[in-house]
Amino acid sequence: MPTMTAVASPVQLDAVRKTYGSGDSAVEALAGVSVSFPAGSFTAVMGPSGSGKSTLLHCAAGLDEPTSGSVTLVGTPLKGKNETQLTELRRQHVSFIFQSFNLMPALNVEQNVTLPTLLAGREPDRAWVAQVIERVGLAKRVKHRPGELSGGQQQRVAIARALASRPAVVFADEPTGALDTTTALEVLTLMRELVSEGQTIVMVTHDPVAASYADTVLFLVDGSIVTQMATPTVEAVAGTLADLGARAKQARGQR
Ligand SMILES: Nc1ncnc2c1ncn2[C@@H]1O[C@H](COP(=O)(O)OP(=O)(O)OP(=O)(O)O)[C@@H](O)[C@H]1O
Repeated sequence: MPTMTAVASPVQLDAVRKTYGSGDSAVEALAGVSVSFPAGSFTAVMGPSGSGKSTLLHCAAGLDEPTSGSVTLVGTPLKGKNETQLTELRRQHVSFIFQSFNLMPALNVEQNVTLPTLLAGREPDRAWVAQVIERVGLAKRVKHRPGELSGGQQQRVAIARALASRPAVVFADEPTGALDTTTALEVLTLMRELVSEGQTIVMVTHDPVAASYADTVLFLVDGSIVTQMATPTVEAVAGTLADLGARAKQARGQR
């Protein structure tokens, strides 16, 4: 199930800074981040609480405007776009998956998957919708409501909903955070397969096991990417996190 948008890197950040507030209360959430997420790659973003992971995701997705630096989404610089233009770009190119699934309880699987398209005022491509529901293994559950599904199945609905618009990139925020270990691994395996089929995924996670499914792990500390790891293993990711934690503790002690 390949993505429709063929660009070398659907998302690129150049020297992105994001400061919240001003004066004494200013917080630098991103301190000059440059990174590109290649098409068909799976990137995990890790780092301590407050290190800027969500801000990175929000800036990359055009949900939040950088204080300086630039974000390019599918070849289009976001700088200078108004809210309507940004909304349209997001609808065309970006989807999200959240820890809490965010499904509508009164709607069945098919209706949940088509809802964003309908809300955008478009007619869903029914054949494609059937294909994505089949792809996530829910063909026999199309008329079920979320309450009749397991947590893993609900997250599969959210994944199908994310794929329905043929996004260039899927941003996932702790997608396995609410799932038990076995179900989490099934969802990660599905995400990995989608990447092999051409989907680009960027995932924020605290879990070294989840991160080990990615091609690359970015480690953020205080708004900067301090290191990257290719072909990560659970042990290597956990080791790097422990090192970064120890360094942060030492730095706090010196202040
Ligand atoms: N809207 C906001 N207003 C003010 N400060 C903010 C805002 N959003 C984030 N911050 C601050 O920016 C920094 C980075 O926050 P961010 O949420 O990106 O971190 P995170 O790594 O995603 O954290 P967590 O793992 O806890 O979700 C933090 O110091 C946070 O308090």
